[in-house]
Amino acid sequence: MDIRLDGISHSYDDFEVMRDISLDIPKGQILCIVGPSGCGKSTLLRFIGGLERPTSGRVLQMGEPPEGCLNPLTYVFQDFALLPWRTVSGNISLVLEDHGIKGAAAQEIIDDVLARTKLTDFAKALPKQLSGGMKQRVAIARALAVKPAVMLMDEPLSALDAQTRELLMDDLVDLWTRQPFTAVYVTHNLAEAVRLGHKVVVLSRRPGRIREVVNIDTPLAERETGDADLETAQKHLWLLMRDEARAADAELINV
Ligand SMILES: Nc1ncnc2c1ncn2[C@@H]1O[C@H](COP(=O)(O)OP(=O)(O)OP(=O)(O)O)[C@@H](O)[C@H]1O
Repeated sequence: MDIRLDGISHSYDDFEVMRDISLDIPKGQILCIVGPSGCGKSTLLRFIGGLERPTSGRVLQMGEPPEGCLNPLTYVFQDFALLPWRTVSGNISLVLEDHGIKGAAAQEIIDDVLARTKLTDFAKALPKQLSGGMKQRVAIARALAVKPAVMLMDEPLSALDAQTRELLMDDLVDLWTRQPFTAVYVTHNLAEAVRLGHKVVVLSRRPGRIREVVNIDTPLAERETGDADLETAQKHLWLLMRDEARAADAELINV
């Protein structure tokens, strides 16, 4: 299933948030969205997920979702959103129960996503027994369990410390390399964007417009921290964002 954003503009009453965003979300790739605070990144993700509708323009879903897909557009949130009284397995089975999948069929899916996220040994643990990084892996496993067409990831690593972020980026690269998935990944962090994104969409400050779409051709598995090409890409992204970020910063202070 392909997703196309066609001329999306949005205002909250007179407050214009984004203007004329058109974009194809490529299947089997990670598309990162970066931009200064308040430029509409999370709002755009909500439009893609169908949680809100734009004032004008359309989100088009073209083609069929993957076989066995229970929820084509599935969120991964910054704060993990796990039920504290359910084990790791129980948190994953919840999204399957919602679709009437129980017993052996559910267990097969749970075992598969736990293996893919290297959580097999933690199936019976409760969220309170897990570190932040492990909790986010459970949230990613839960998202994978519904075989989404597109994972919508809103700053999924921003609640984690720097080392844990590095580890989770490695995990995401590993996960994608073994079985490519499609994701729209919103982040403030340009290092994250050049490490994980096949494409990085740079939005201007509010009203958010597309300033540039930067393609990063180095295969994900070959991207090392400190890689010269990635550093060049990151610098390019920063130069695009710097003035916009300054202006957005000043605007927030003056509200
Ligand atoms: N429901 C709403 N009603 C009114 N204004 C809103 C609503 N939701 C978001 N906004 C405003 O729209 C603008 C874009 O918000 P959004 O959260 O999408 O930006 P963002 O780029 O994700 O920001 P950040 O990087 O700070 O998370 C902001 O100015 C925000 O205050």
